[in-house]
Amino acid sequence: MLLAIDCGNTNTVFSIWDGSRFVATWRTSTEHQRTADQYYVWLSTLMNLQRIEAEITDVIISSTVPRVVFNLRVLADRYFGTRPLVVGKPDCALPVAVRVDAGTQVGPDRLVNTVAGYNLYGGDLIIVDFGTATTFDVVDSDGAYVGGVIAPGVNLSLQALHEAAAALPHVDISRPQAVVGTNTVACMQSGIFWGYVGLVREICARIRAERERPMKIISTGGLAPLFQQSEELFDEFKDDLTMHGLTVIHRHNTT
Ligand SMILES: Nc1ncnc2c1ncn2[C@@H]1O[C@H](COP(=O)(O)OP(=O)(O)O)[C@@H](O)[C@H]1O
Ligand SMILES: CC(C)(COP(=O)(O)O)[C@@H](O)C(=O)NCCC(=O)O
Ligand SMILES: [K+]
Repeated sequence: MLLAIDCGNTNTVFSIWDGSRFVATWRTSTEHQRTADQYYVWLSTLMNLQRIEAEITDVIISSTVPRVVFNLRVLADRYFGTRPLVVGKPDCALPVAVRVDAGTQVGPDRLVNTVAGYNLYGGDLIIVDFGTATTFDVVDSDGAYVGGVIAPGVNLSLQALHEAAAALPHVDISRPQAVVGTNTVACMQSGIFWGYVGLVREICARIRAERERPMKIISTGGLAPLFQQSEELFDEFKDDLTMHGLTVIHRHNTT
């Protein structure tokens, strides 16, 4: 079975793929100090608890944090006896082209999202991923990654307000009923939530206008459901888009 690891700047997600479905998914915070042995204790405990008797034969990693890759490689080698595929490395082939300025190190998560999006929905896509950063990945009609947009993440924006202004508290994001807040927390939530709705609408509209064609908009990432519920910003919501892309890339490199 395949162990697919998607490491973002905030969270790292591990999923086990049996060839046709994900049998388990677990999430841990991203910490570059964590060793291979620590990962294995955590992972094997969860597998035992859920009585998952998967023999892991293959590992694929996508990481936006270069420093964690070393320990994840050791995990694959020491505990599963396999050399992992690492997205973005020369020995990991992609089924799509990447057309950006020479020397650009595109985030591997964005390449994986592109592969997943093209596999599921075809070309001409805008993929919006609400992670630590909010990224917009533009997928051409032939599935190529052709660039996009990077905006500060929702929680990052709230955190920045809190850290920069003495009188602003730490606030969790939610959808406010009204735009005009009548207390500090409601004012902050309104600024971020409705500001974000506007940001997503404006950027997608400008991408479509710049490319002069209709494009499907796909959303994914931790906070996508918050915006999916009410605002009709997206054509599709796919929670495990990145994980799906990892299975496609693994298949591309092994068959
Ligand atoms: N279900 C959730 N509800 C609320 N916040 C969430 C949820 N999932 C993730 N988050 C928050 O959303 C942000 C992005 O998370 P995540 O998508 O895991 O980012 P990354 O992929 O960059 O690690 C983080 O601040 C995280 O705490
Ligand atoms: C933009 C990102 C920080 C998003 O990471 P995430 O929010 O998933 O942790 C990541 O894709 C990245 O480091 N990109 C490198 C620059 C680029 O993609 O052009
Ligand atoms: K992201």
